[in-house]
Amino acid sequence: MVPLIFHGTFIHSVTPREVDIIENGLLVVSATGKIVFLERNIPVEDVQKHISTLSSEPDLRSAPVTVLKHGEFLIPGFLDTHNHAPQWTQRGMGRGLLIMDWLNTVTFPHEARFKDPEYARETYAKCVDGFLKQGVTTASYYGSLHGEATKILAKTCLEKGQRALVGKCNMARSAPDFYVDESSKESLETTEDFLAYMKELDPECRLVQPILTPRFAICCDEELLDGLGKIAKREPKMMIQTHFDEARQEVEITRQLFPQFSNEADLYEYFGLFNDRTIMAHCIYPNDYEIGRLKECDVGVAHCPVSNTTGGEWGAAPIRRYIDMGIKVGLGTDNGGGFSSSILDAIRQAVITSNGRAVMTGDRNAVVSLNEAFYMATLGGAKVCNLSDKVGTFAVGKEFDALKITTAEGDRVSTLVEDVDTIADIFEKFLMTGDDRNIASVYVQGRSVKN
Ligand SMILES: O=c1[nH]c(=O)c2nc[nH]c2[nH]1
Repeated sequence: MVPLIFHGTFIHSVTPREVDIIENGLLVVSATGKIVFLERNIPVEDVQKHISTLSSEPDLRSAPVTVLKHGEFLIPGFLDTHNHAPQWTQRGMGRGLLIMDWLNTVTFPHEARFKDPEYARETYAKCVDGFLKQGVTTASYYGSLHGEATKILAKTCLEKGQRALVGKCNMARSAPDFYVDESSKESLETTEDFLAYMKELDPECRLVQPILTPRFAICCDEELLDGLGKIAKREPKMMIQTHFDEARQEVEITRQLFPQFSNEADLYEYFGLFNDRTIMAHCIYPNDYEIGRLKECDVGVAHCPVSNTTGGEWGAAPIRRYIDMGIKVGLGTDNGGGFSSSILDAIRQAVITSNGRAVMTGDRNAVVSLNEAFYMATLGGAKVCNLSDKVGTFAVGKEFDALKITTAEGDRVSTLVEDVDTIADIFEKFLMTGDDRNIASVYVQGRSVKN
């Protein structure tokens, strides 16, 4: 790879509330994809002088400098903390159905098609390209239940350069005969085979890593949850993802299937699947006790405001409370659930849904600001995926996962920018009205990955 040098405006979150706008910044990325220099307030004429001081990187001196114009800026790449890759082509279907009806009539028949590796190869190529194009530099993917297709998904991410967590979906019951693991034993064996494959594909998890993925407790019996918990214990860095308190119907069925647990936090914790490596999707209906456990166990929340508000139940998760308590929160497109594969849509919908919650509860404080939604899409998501030492903000030593945003050129129908606009105005307009046409370049580990 070639080194990258940018001069101009860079915008990232420093805390949930606070966005840092770095103007006249100089950002240098080494050929290995790491940020090696970052300073603000550097006149463009002084760029070469600063570069020449970076003596440990001689190839930098001949690298071209990208000077960002008014209306152009860099932001960290988006993290999609909850995404069902096999649902790429069903997105938008069956909205309004209750969760179990939607799974049985729309999702399971669709995911069953991934038995065919050729279909998986074609669809996953489109899916990964589609997310990269929209600035998703990291995705936490659920695969289908098929081992072969899930390997194809992981390989596709690696080849196309997307940072990803990829899981074989475990589901040995509460699903139709045509789409269910043969048994809990077989589900665990297929998972072990997938993990062995991942160790060869990317041994140090530089770009892709496996994630344990019980679909949700409804689809797993005790043997399966116990087996996955044992793998989690054996592999102390391996991430875990599932759905948590996502719908009233789901909470009720979970109680019936696991009467020994009065809540889902205790259920997953009992099986060793509720800890600082866990990403819990939705988290709409936890009670006070479960919210306390989310915090104490340092579990991450994948907030999916688009799917939460377009399924058969309109759900607004208590995001304000999570943020105020210091619970890790990121955004998910829930690709498949919902109507959108865009994190920009998730940002906007997070704000809208929090307004809805504020009205419904009479608590004006429930509102989530645009800055906070941007934080969830970047640094918050990085914390949820336990990747914040690598990505989520711009800092020397971090890897360069970034988006070059342009609002300055072309005949855009959205993100209308005028000369008088400040960079803060332009950033706000981009977040509220922008789309993939404004995402001019996408970088993962310094590699340009937008086709
Ligand atoms: O939004 C969702 N999408 C799914 O595929 C799923 N499976 C269980 N629970 C789920 N929720």
